[in-house]
Amino acid sequence: MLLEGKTVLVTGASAGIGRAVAIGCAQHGADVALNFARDVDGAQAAVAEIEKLGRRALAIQGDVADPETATDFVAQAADKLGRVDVFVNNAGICPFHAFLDMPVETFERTMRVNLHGAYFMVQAAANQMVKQGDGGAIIAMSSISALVGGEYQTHYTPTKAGLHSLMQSVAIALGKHGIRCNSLFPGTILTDINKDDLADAEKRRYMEGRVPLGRLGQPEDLVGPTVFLASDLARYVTGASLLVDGGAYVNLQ
Ligand SMILES: NC(=O)C1=CN([C@@H]2O[C@H](COP(=O)(O)OP(=O)(O)OC[C@H]3O[C@@H](n4cnc5c(N)ncnc54)[C@H](OP(=O)(O)O)[C@@H]3O)[C@@H](O)[C@H]2O)C=CC1
Ligand SMILES: C[C@H](O)[C@@H]1OC(=O)[C@H](O)[C@@H]1O
Repeated sequence: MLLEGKTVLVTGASAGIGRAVAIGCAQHGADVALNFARDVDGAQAAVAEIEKLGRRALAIQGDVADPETATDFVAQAADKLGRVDVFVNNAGICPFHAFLDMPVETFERTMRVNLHGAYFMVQAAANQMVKQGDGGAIIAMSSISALVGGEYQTHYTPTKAGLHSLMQSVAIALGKHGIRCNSLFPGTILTDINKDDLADAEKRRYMEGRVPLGRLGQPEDLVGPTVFLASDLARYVTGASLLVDGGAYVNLQ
């Protein structure tokens, strides 16, 4: 069990990638604390699945855009599960919208959830790890969108590039504490975040056609890469990023 004895915190874990990663970490031996914003049933169902695996789990509600959610989440997780070994910053939104008439509130909300929220969460988790004194691992769910643009994602792609940049800087700031910080770059993964966008059959076929491995991703495709970066197998990996995109990024023509 690669994560035996470790406590993992995951934000945005009531659905999609966060939920799959939370359950996947438990399958590899971890106890897990889950943050979520609205979906109480989804969060409770994930907790139940983790408990069925014989691991401890805890769901704590809070909007990551509020800096107090970060200190509350980390404090409650440390109090109830004992410590924080791994922090996965996953919560994110992508309300697709054109650039020229982007509503100010859509732009600001996307920044606050995806980037500001990550900053305060990572800071709170890192402070707890420093207090514990024996290192840790921080993983940001960035995106292939940190490297490439999207016509209806002009507010979103900068948050993903920003997340990757944050991991690079905190890898330096936290290296002396033995805390490793890395980014995952998922490609297109089938979740609620893109359900409407991919409801257009022609667009979905086009997106599938861009993937050398021949399919769009599933949330569970992120489990292995997350567990690897969280585990001691990655003990000399920090400031790095890993594409999990079926090869889409390199497929120019
Ligand atoms: N799907 C994809 O193709 C890709 C996704 N990503 C990234 O992966 C991450 C997860 O996305 P994905 O699983 O697809 O999305 P989903 O929409 O399926 O899940 C999003 C999760 O984030 C939670 N969440 C949303 N807003 C907040 C908030 N303000 N505070 C706390 N939790 C919140 C949701 O909880 P609730 O419903 O309870 O509010 C939900 O659990 C995102 O950061 C996304 O940018 C990166 C690359 C590709
Ligand atoms: C939500 C999109 O389908 C998804 O989000 C990302 O970060 C990927 O680049 C895809 O565009």
